[in-house]
Amino acid sequence: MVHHQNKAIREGDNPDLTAERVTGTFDTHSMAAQIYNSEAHARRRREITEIIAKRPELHDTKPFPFMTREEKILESSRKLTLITKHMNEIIEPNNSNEMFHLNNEVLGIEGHPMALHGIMFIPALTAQASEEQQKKWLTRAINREIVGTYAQTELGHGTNLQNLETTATYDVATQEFVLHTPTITGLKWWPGNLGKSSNYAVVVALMFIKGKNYGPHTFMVPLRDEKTHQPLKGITIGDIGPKIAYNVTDNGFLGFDHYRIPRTNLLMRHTRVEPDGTYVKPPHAKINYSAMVHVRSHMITGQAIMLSYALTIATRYSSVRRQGQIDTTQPEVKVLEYQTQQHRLFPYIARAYAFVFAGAETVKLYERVLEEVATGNVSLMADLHALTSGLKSVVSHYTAQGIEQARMACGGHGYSQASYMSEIFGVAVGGCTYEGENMVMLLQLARYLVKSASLVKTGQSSKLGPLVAYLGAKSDSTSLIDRTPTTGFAEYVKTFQHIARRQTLKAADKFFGLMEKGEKRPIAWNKSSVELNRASRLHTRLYIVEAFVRRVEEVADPRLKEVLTDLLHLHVNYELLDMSTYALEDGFVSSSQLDYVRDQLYFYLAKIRPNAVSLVDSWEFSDQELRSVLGRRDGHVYENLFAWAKASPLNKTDVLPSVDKYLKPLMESARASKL
Ligand SMILES: CCCCCCCC/C=C\C/C=C/C(=O)SCCNC(=O)CCNC(=O)[C@H](O)C(C)(C)COP(=O)(O)OP(=O)(O)OC[C@H]1O[C@@H](n2cnc3c(N)ncnc32)[C@H](O)[C@@H]1OP(=O)(O)O
Ligand SMILES: Cc1cc2nc3c(=O)[nH]c(=O)nc-3n(C[C@H](O)[C@H](O)[C@H](O)COP(=O)(O)OP(=O)(O)OC[C@H]3O[C@@H](n4cnc5c(N)ncnc54)[C@H](O)[C@@H]3O)c2cc1C
Repeated sequence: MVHHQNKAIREGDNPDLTAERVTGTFDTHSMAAQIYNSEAHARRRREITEIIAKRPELHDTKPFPFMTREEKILESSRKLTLITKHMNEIIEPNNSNEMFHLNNEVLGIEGHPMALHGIMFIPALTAQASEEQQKKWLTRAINREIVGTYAQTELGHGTNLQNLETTATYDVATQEFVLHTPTITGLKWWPGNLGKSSNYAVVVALMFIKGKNYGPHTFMVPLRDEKTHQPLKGITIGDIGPKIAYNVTDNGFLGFDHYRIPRTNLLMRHTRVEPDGTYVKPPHAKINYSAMVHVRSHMITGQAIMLSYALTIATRYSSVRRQGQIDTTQPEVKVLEYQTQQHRLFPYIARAYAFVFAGAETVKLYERVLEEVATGNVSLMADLHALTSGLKSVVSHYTAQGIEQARMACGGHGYSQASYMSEIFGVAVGGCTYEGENMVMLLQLARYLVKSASLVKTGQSSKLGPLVAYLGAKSDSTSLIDRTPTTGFAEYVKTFQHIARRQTLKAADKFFGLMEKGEKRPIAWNKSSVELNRASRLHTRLYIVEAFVRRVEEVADPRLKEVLTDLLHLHVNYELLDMSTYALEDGFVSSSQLDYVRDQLYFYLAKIRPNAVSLVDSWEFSDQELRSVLGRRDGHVYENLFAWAKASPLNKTDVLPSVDKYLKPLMESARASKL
């Protein structure tokens, strides 16, 4: 038996796909260890996949696209119950990475009745509840004795938290908070799993004590009777209806009618209200935004994974789809041979790797900040907020674009739900909106960049933090790309730094200039905001390139290093071309240098071509996790598309009731009128 570098090879697979795998130059298990940050975790993912493969009760009973929303929720609840019961046989206790993989395999990306419980409810209690409160609620939440969500957004306000309408008014006499929804627009609207599943929520409401508004605070609120699951008195609650995707999750609405909770239900790890109404403020005004920062930090990896789902599907399919000829004397080629197809897919493969490496760094920083904040040190909160605001925006934007490119790369079959592309797109694109609409979050990063630009302009560059230190550095007069005998990544990084620095300083100049001309600060800010957001994007894209460079430098295995270096070359050349206006406008890069960049791009498209399938196989997604006929590991696409179509609910009978009821009479009357 031959041992191939690509571990996805099996006998009986589509030979076109096997041929791709045979050309792979690196070990896909070793690459998976890079993607998932450790050999141990990559191995555990495979073990978990194998365990699930052997347990048919954990498999989908039919393809998701053939189920109604109600069926999907029932099916998801069935599997959720099973994995809860057998969790310790499948994953290590409390291992969130393993849990994430188990969920993706068994439950899928469309959500499930306890999605928000794990992603926001438990993180909110962990970071914001006092030890006493944690003893009361956190253990029960972890044991799944209660199901919770995070209820912040309202019908009228999601972005502007200071203007939420839900109030929590302290009643000193009874030592209770009175939660109230004064208007329709004050209804909580959107929280995941609020509609039908949760019996508790961490609710964000404006806190009023003795007539004074203390702004948004977080409260632990019982919503439904623990035994009957009926809404408690004073609570109006339900599902907000079907969405573009993510429909297994029951996003909900919630209203309070003078609903009373004890004072001790205010989450009090960092903030306190004493029985007499005395307010003890937290060490940082935004400390209670931690559940949002948790998701923003982790969603970078989540988005990279969804982008990679789409790229795995499109790259495998492109290797078995033959159409047209390049050399007319030769047979039809795999569509992956077309340079346009490679140009559509490979730069996004590079981006997916770049995103997952950046995501890993972000989670590390998040964990550090979480530990520091627990001891009262809030010094890195602003840096984390700026970084995650930029990354969630840039990564979710390019993820959605990449998935759409991957769908189009699959031609007509990409439009069928058999590809699963529409669901992947629909779920991923939600990330552009949730956890802060992308424009809004880019503007949050811009505040940080403008402050940094001020330091540079006032000669205080030494005070710049490591994420923005480059803003204080001097640029070369022109880029050295193609001007040194061995153009390396350093020249590219310096070019990206130059571009981001120039845009940041220019946008800040515009903002300060408008204020000098007499505009009020918020007006000047609004008039500069497109330019400011450009700066935020360029800064974030620089960070992503640097994270990629850092990772490639760390890799020891020469085969992995070579292919990752190829991907990095592709990435830097593609990114630079994509932002070439910025590079050209001050002459930092010349058009002849851009010709070099273009040639490099085409060179690396061709160099990556033999490794394309191995690069997507390295993510090691099982067929169950991908849920795509086009993306099957074995490449047997056509017979399975036919089987899928035959299984469609519409094909259960030859003649549909709608035909009997309407079409037949319509045709009959048309025929009769002709007589
Ligand atoms: C496990 C991984 C898998 C992931 C998959 C997830 C799938 C789950 C699907 C969906 C879940 C979705 C959940 C949600 O969407 S929950 C609701 C999220 N809502 C938002 O994100 C709202 C966005 N708005 C805000 O965050 C804020 O309103 C704001 C940041 C835009 C402004 O806040 P506000 O208090 O009004 O601002 P101020 O003007 O008073 O202050 C600005 C000041 O504060 C600093 N700051 C803001 N936030 C933070 C923070 N978190 N940490 C540190 N500092 C913060 C900000 O930097 C400003 O500072 P300044 O410039 O020095 O003044
Ligand atoms: C799939 C999904 C799941 C969600 N889950 C939850 C959840 O579990 N819990 C929860 O509480 N919420 C949840 N949400 C709500 C989500 O967090 C909000 O929708 C999001 O924060 C955006 O707020 P908004 O809807 O008020 O948008 P808006 O603020 O109304 O945005 C509309 C437009 O206005 C622009 N805009 C708004 N303010 C500014 C500004 N200051 N400067 C410039 N432009 C601005 C935006 O850029 C956007 O273009 C979810 C949403 C989705 C889609």
